[in-house]
Amino acid sequence: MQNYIMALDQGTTSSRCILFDRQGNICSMAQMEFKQIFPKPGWVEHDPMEIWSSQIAVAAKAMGKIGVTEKNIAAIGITNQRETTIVWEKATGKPVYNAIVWQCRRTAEKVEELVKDGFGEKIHKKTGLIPDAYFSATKLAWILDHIEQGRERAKNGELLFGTVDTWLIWKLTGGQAHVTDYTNASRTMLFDIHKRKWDEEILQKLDIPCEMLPEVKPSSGVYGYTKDCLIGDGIAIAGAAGDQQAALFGQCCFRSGDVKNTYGTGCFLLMNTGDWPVISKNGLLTTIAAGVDDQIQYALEGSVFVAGAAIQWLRDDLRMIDHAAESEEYCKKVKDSNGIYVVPAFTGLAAPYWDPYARGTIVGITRGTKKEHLIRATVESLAYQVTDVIEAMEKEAGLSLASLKVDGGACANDFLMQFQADLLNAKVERPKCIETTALGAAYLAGIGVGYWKNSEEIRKNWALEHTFLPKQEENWRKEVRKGWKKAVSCAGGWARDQHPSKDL
Ligand SMILES: Nc1ncnc2c1ncn2[C@@H]1O[C@H](COP(=O)(O)OP(=O)(O)O)[C@@H](O)[C@H]1O
Ligand SMILES: O=P(O)(O)OC[C@H](O)CO
Repeated sequence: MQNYIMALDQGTTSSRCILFDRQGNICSMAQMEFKQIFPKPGWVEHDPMEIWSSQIAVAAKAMGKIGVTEKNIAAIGITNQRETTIVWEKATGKPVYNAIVWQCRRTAEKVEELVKDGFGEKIHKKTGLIPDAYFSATKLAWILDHIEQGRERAKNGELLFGTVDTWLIWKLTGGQAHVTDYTNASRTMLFDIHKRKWDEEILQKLDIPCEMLPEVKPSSGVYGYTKDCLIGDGIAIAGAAGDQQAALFGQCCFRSGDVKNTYGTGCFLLMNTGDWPVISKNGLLTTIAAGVDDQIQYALEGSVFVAGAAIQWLRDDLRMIDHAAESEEYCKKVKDSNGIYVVPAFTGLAAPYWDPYARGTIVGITRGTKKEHLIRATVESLAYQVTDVIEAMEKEAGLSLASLKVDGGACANDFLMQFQADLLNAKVERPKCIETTALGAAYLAGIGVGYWKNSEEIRKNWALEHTFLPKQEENWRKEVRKGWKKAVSCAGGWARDQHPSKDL
């Protein structure tokens, strides 16, 4: 009996596998954190082989926990950290360089050159993206620049490029399928989201050979079958989407105007805009939303680079807490952050500021500042950043948000969710299943093989766990946000002044 859909959720800090049943219940889950590599300030890498080994290990573990085999899995859905760039040899499957992670700032100067050349507007119009080192394009060009005969080998078809979805599908199928989906392609800054094809002009500008690019397909449908694989052969891989688009789908935001925010390593607010690609004037990105057929839907996105990652920083580097969840207890021990603000611009600021040279800043420290205040200000910074993005989204759409659907690891923090509702003066709705990224990937794969009929059938699975209602006055909101904006202005441009040349 094919009772389960397997979701492989390859996130920035961990690989996760969840087995879902027809009602969208989690039947088994396994997760593994993996190594973050920081070769220089502002640079971030992952080992592609560790991405793969951790992902396949958790898949086997999740199956083992409830004693299922490949015969019980109806399909696999993939969802992934987006933009992260991998190049590998077609013949050997060996990566030629570490994966350059979406957070990595090493190509900020290259992007600046493109913009100075007058290419920025063109990129924005074609790809819907604001030119930035965040996206895959300049990361891929950088790899080709830094390996032996990179471009020549790519032209000969010896090297393949992929975002993490492509890499995993290629590995799962034993090298049979070199594909990506529309949502992931739309994050490369190489893809024309209107014509739905790789853009020759941008490829030429960055000297990226088209021979190394994957075929782009809808997010739902069979891409291939597992082969020579630890979890068994012959399982259909039938869905793929970038994690934020998968979460939008998993939250059942199928209609124009539907919004969700995910609190993971970063925060990502997406609004479905239907079949209309709105090009933002307020620092938001236009991106392709996950859909079940070739009929494309678009979304507006506000990306925040550092959210849960700041809580990890408290845990791993400052060693102020043992577990991310412990941050909540500390927040509740004090009545406020005692006037301090933490702006966790560790890798620059994304929406709506787009400042690659901003850096982490703490302001307002006094002799009375305690550990609790610092922890609380760090947790609060997640909500402040999301509020800035929502403000931009409201300006763009000309509406005021009445409620926000949330998900992602850090939305388990009740203090954070209440603070968010207070800052927004809007309801914050947390669903029963906060693993909506994985759920979205499972839905896409399940629909791809007929396990679920359509999106209307899966909508019935969405259930509310808790609503956080705003409790603060307008004056409080004005005051605290004024302080936040001042703190953000202190963080702006810092690395440009400190490191004008190389170490971004
Ligand atoms: N209770 C919590 N309070 C605050 N942050 C949390 C909490 N639980 C998890 N996090 C943060 O959320 C992130 C994990 O969320 P997840 O959605 O799994 O992220 P990703 O998919 O980006 O790896 C981590 O960065 C962690 O620090
Ligand atoms: O790994 P996450 O969940 O923080 O998501 C990363 C995003 O996809 C980056 O664009």
